[in-house]
Amino acid sequence: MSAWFGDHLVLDRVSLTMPAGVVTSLIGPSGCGKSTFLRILNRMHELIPSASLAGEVLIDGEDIYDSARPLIEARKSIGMVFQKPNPFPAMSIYDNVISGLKLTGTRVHRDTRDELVESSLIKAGLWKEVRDRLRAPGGGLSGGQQQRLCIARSLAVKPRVLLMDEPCSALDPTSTRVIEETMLELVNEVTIVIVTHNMQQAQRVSQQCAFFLAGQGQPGHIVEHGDTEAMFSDPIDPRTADYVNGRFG
Ligand SMILES: Nc1ncnc2c1ncn2[C@@H]1O[C@H](COP(=O)(O)OP(=O)(O)OP(=O)(O)O)[C@@H](O)[C@H]1O
Repeated sequence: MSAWFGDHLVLDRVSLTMPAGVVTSLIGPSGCGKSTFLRILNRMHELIPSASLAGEVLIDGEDIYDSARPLIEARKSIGMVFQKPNPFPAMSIYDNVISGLKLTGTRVHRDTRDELVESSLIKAGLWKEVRDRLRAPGGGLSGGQQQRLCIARSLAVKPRVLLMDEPCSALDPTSTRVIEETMLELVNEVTIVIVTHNMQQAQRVSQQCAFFLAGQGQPGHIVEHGDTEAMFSDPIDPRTADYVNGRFG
C-alpha cells in the first residue's frame, strides 16, 4: 500500500502479511504511519476527505477495496478498537454490546441476543464484572472496563480481524494486563493487529512484529518485520536495534 493526505505521501509501498491466529504488533516512532496503515486495513482511511491510497488489502485473496464489494462487508469482518475507549456513554452495557449489529445491519433473533451479549462479554473478559448490571449505562464503567466493553462490541459482530490502535495507552497497569490476557485468549478465533508504543507490550502479546520508520521529510515504510522475539533479541537492521532498545523515538 501507498497512502497520501493531499499530495503528502505518508506510506510508501508498505507490504505486510498478517497471518491468522497470530498477534501482529506495529511499532515505530510517532508519525511514521502506523495508525494510517491500520485504518487502511478496514477502509477508515478513506473517511478523511484529503486521503487517498494505492494498492490492495487482501483477505483470503480478495481485495477489500474491490468496487464490487460493499463497504459494510469490510467493516463487519474487520473490527477496530481505538486508543480512547468510546462506548456510547448513556446507552446500557447490554445495548452497547449489540450496537454494532444494528450499525452493520446484522439481524440477530431476540432469543439468541442474550447469549451473544454474554459470550461477547466473556470473551472480552468483562462478564463477571457486569453480569448484574447489564442495564446500567456504559459510561458508568471504569476506563479499563469501557475499553473491554468496546472489545465486546467489536466481537459481537463476529469479525475475522480485530485492529487495535494503542488500546491500553489510556489505561492503568491492571486494566492493561487484563486486556493483554484477553488478546492472547482471543487470537485463536480473531486475527489481531495492534499498534503500540510500549515495547514490553509488543513482546508480551505479539508473535509477529513490524517496525515502521519515516525519515526526515520521507514517507513511512517498513524497515523490518518478522518473529517478535527475534526482532527484539537479534534485529537485522541497526535502526531496529536502536528503536527497540529505546535509543530513539
Ligand atoms: N488527517 C490527517 N490529515 C493530514 N495528515 C495526516 C492526517 N493523519 C495523519 N497525518 C499525517 O500522516 C503521517 C502518519 O501519521 P500516523 O498518525 O499514521 O502516524 P503514527 O505512526 O500512527 O503516529 P503516532 O504514533 O503518533 O500515532 C504523519 O505525517 C501525520 O502528520
